[in-house]
Amino acid sequence: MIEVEHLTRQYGALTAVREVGFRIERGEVVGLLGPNGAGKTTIMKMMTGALEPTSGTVRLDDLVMGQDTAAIQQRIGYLPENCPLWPEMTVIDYLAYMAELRRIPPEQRDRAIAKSIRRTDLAEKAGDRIDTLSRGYQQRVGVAQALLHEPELLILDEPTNGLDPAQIHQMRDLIRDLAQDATVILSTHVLQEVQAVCERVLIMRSGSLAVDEKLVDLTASEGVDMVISGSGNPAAVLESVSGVTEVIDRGADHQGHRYRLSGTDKAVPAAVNALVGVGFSVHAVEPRRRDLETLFESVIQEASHA
Ligand SMILES: Nc1ncnc2c1ncn2[C@@H]1O[C@H](COP(=O)(O)OP(=O)(O)OP(=O)(O)O)[C@@H](O)[C@H]1O
Repeated sequence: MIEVEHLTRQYGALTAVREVGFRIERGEVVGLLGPNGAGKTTIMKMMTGALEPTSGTVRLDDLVMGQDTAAIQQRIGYLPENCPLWPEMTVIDYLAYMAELRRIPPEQRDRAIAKSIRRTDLAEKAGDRIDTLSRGYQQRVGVAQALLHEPELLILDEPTNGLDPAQIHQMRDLIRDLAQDATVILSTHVLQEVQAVCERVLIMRSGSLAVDEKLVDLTASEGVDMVISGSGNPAAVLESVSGVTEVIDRGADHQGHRYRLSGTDKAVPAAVNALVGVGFSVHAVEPRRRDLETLFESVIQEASHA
């Protein structure tokens, strides 16, 4: 649905985004992750037509950014980083102004504004001046303006930046709600954010796309750790169990000896039975999963050693 190919942006001698490509299908919720300066905002600006790429393309279905920019922008809602709001305007006046800028026909504006206010839960603040609102409410006003024209694709640049934990929680609920009928791409450097709302993660490293994977695959099982005590050679017992594909000695701890086991689902109970059957004790069976934090750190470290 939205596809970027060989997207590159230079600022003078600096290549902020280098040859980035990905395709996002309708209905996906995708997290764009990366440390400060990795190129997230630059990509988002190019995806919304706010910034011209040095080279590469952005396509929405069969529309091409640069040729069909206005038509693409009609289908995209964008919350920029530090969304510029008019502090002296009331929420409702600001949304009316944005509806006009968005060229929503006058007869549809009231309905569009009311719907945006309802979806972002801003009704009780609608008559308040923007500069009197808390950061969380101001961020919701930013989201409300992005929703006015009912876009099918929402691009949210750091939607929870600067919010307190309660406001972050509310924003995540709002994003989940919006994702029910729109494709959502959000940038963040908060890993919990991605885990809480996204199905897929793109990790940027120094301007390049380092990882593009579904969250379920990223956090795939890495087997099971078993803590075993008793005399003899538990590794030999484990290796003889049907369905076990790999046994790694992880060393001893205070409870016993730790082995990492890979294999089929049935291999684990079979291994426990086999061990107990020959007199070993099994103190713990702990599923091992790759976690996003470890992956993210290893990606960033590779960058700093590159
Ligand atoms: N207008 C500009 N002129 C020159 N350099 C820029 C400009 N905008 C961004 N950069 C540089 O491009 C690189 C990528 O910046 P970008 O804002 O896209 O990163 P980011 O991943 O969004 O970072 P953050 O998490 O800090 O928002 C950085 O080195 C930044 O300093």
